[in-house]
Amino acid sequence: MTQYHSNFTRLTNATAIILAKKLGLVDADANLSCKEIGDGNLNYVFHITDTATNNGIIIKQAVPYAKVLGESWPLTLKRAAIEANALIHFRSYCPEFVPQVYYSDEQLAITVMEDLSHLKIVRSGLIAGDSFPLLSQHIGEYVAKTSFYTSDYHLEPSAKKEVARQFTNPELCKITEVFIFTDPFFEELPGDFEVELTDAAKRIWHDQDVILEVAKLKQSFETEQEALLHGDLHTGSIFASETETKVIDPEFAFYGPVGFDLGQYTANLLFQAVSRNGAGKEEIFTQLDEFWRSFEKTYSELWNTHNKSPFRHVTGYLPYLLTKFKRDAFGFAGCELIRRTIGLSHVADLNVMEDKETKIAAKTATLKLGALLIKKREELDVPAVIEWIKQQTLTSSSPL
Ligand SMILES: Nc1ncnc2c1ncn2[C@@H]1O[C@H](COP(=O)(O)OP(=O)(O)O)[C@@H](O)[C@H]1O
Ligand SMILES: CSC[C@H]1O[C@H](OP(=O)(O)O)[C@H](O)[C@@H]1O
Repeated sequence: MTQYHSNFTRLTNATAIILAKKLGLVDADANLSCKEIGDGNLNYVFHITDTATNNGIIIKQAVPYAKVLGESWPLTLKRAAIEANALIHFRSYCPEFVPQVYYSDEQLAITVMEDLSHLKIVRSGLIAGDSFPLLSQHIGEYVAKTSFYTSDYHLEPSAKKEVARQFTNPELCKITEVFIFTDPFFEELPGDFEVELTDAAKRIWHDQDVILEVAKLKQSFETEQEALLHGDLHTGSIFASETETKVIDPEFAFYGPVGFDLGQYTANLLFQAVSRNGAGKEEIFTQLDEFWRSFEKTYSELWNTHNKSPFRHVTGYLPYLLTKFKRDAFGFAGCELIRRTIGLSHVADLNVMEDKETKIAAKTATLKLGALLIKKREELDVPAVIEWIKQQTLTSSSPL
């Protein structure tokens, strides 16, 4: 075992089992197996299973650096406590969409939680062609509930500021500021893309309208404190089946602009919309439509029934906010599309495409769509985005 801090010890499969027994979370006499299944960029995830019953628990452990970057990028262990607290917070507002936390320990940087192995990670499921008919309706409800109940419209403003203080998360926010809002927009900063995308990347770096709008979006991310966000709401952070949806991995949680969560989810659906053909594409368009409908419907219902602001009845206030959320979301979605295409952290949706020409066409489309969403976020709506993708498919020399 490697020792990093006086009270921090990295778990192994064997010590994870000992810990689970010591905590009384598994039967002390059970025959247990343990496997490290972490496939994310930052942490280790131990799956402990009772071999007789197949019942399991998950122990997630942070290490004092970003797993994918190595010890050259030291990273606070506090992210584990932020994640555990965020799961508990979000579950208090929508238990149907958030796993249960059984135990957490800030020193060991662990969160012990409900095993969701009966569900599938949505990104892998969508790539495999699985269908999740309730997914976007559920995620729309999840974002509406978490963003409304943690805002000044529901919490007493000084109580909200206290929650915001608990979720101050500068090191994880810095990852987003660098990886999403900075590096992908400057030629001289780190990036990763196919040589065939060089011209498309240059068009972004040299487009001063894009760069100015990204500066505004980054400022919004850094300064607005509208609600407690998940902070990394991509399809790899969601488990689902045909009937159930659970959101995991909120270690990037912080008080920020609501449009950020909306935009991350939107962009990650758009990767699928761009990379699919025919009926598969239409399925994603339906998901996009359902997501936005569900978010706006649920948020409006909460506004009308649970709003404590003295301004809640002012005509035009709710439509003003919904328009702002959409505008911000489209801008943030544009940044996510671009960073996952030419930045350091890619998505499998595009990278698994086997035919090189088709892959480059798809990636060129995500770059163009990203720039469009950033620059035209005021005037675009979901049908216009869908129409743009359809037109792109018609005019592109290779199918997208
Ligand atoms: N509650 C859970 N139940 C089952 N598997 C899980 C659970 N949480 C995480 N995992 C598995 O571990 C992987 C990585 O978890 P994640 O929280 O995304 O880690 P990271 O913070 O490193 O991104 C997930 O893709 C999933 O396969
Ligand atoms: C070096 S971190 C890059 C990237 O990874 C995070 O995702 P995840 O924790 O789900 O693997 C996050 O999106 C960061 O921007």
